[in-house]
Amino acid sequence: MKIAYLGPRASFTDLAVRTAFPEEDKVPCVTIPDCIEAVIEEEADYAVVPLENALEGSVHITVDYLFHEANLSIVAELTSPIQQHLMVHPGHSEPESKVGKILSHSHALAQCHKFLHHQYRGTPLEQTTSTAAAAKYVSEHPEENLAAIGNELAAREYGLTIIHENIHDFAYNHTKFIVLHKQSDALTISRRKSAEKTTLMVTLPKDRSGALHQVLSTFAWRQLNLSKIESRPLKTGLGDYFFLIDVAHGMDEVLLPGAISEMEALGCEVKMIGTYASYLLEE
Ligand SMILES: O=C(O)C(=O)Cc1ccccc1
Repeated sequence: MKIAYLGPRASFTDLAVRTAFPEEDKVPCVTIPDCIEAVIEEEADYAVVPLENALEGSVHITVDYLFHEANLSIVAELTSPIQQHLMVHPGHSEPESKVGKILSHSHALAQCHKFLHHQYRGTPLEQTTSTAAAAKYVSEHPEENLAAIGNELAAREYGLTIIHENIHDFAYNHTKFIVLHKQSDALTISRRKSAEKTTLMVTLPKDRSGALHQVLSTFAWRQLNLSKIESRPLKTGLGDYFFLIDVAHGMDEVLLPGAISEMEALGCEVKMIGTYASYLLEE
């Protein structure tokens, strides 16, 4: 089985994929949409992409692509600890060498915001498609005085020297990655399973007072716990949103189908994104 992931080698997504799928064929992709399209085009069976970080929140491109562009299901969720380090080309690792620009994925830059503000105020920051892409670029451009933010494996993979370890602003830094597939059957992975959950995307009927309250009631009176609710723009006009809802239950015969039918009877559009297990990938 082939797994498309947000690459190149040694991205955080790659670390999660190596731990969850040690034996499988892996296909690095440059962007999150590339990973998703690799599954749609059947160049890969599964895609693994980041969905949410504990410090920086949702990865909007993943959420939006799932709603607007792709008809794929979430079949598993992987949660990994994240440690960010600042790394440079070994030719620039002396303390007197001044970093001219810092490159990384937007979420990694955000996770290290306080560190960058205090230690590298004024140094230009540049977003890359992943932390590993930043490390690779730095290794290939020794003539520019660059630094990358990424993980330890990226430093090793691209021959960089870590000059500051653990620069993320809060100690608890975890990212959730999702495994996407054409079919909706949950995927079993031989790692520690933490919970069963179901993800829905709900669009409310237009201009109906109390519609969100009614949607929440369909879960409340069935005692279905929600672990996340977030709105994203529908992209049809300002003030138009859809809701991403995580229910802390797997699919059953009665409660979840009942809640979904009730929301539909209220005039909501309900997109079932998946019912799956969440796995913890420890260090
Ligand atoms: O850029 C990476 O390495 C990724 O896999 C995405 C990401 C970025 C920052 C934290 C976790 C995942």
